[in-house]
Amino acid sequence: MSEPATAPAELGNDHGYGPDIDHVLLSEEQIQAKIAELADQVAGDYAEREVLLVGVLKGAVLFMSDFARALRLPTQMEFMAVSSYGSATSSSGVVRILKDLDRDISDKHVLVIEDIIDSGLTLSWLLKNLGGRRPASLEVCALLRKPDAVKVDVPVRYVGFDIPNEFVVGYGLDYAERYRDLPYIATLKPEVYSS
Ligand SMILES: O=P(O)(O)OC[C@H]1O[C@H](OP(=O)(O)OP(=O)(O)O)[C@H](O)[C@@H]1O
Ligand code: HPA
Ligand SMILES: [Mg+2]
Repeated sequence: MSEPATAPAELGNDHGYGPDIDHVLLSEEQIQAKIAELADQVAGDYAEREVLLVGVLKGAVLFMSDFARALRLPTQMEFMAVSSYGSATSSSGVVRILKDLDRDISDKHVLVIEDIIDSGLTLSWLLKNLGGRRPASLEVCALLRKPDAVKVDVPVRYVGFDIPNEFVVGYGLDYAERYRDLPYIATLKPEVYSS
């Protein structure tokens, strides 16, 4: 990467991760502006319906909380925790439920909130699983998508950014459970993966 190694001050606090950051893909400002745009779109589409946001833990936790506040509609929130990456940078292809929803979603208008669609395996599995619970409607809002990595086609109504096929961290996304707390989305220096 030819970009500067340290994040400029306007990108926000690097939480001490600065030396590990290779390249900032999306600044805090870009992310927040996109969330406002997505929220406006969703608010228009769901004006007549009460929406139940289903956040996919842990990656979507920051997006879910900013998105729910930007939506300005009465919403309910549920969370499901699934994991397919562990501490690897490619999907194991095996999706495990670590925490299920706390309640029935039948007859609810469910909007799944995901941080990223990479191979699409997690979401494809999740949509089948949630679809079987007979919601009144089921749509997806994902902040990021990697079009060049998608292995299975998943119907996604709302997408924030299409990004290149590189492993990214920050704004909820981790590598080996680190970097979720960064306010922006970035790539890591190659040596971080070998240490
Ligand atoms: O499209 P895919 O290739 O399936 O990848 C996307 C999923 O992978 C990540 O979750 P992860 O398994 O890392 O769990 P986490 O959110 O707890 O980090 C991410 O948060 C998505 O849920
Ligand atoms: O690029 C990524 N970064 C972090 N977690 C992920 N899970 C799927 N793709 C990614
Ligand atoms: Mg992860």
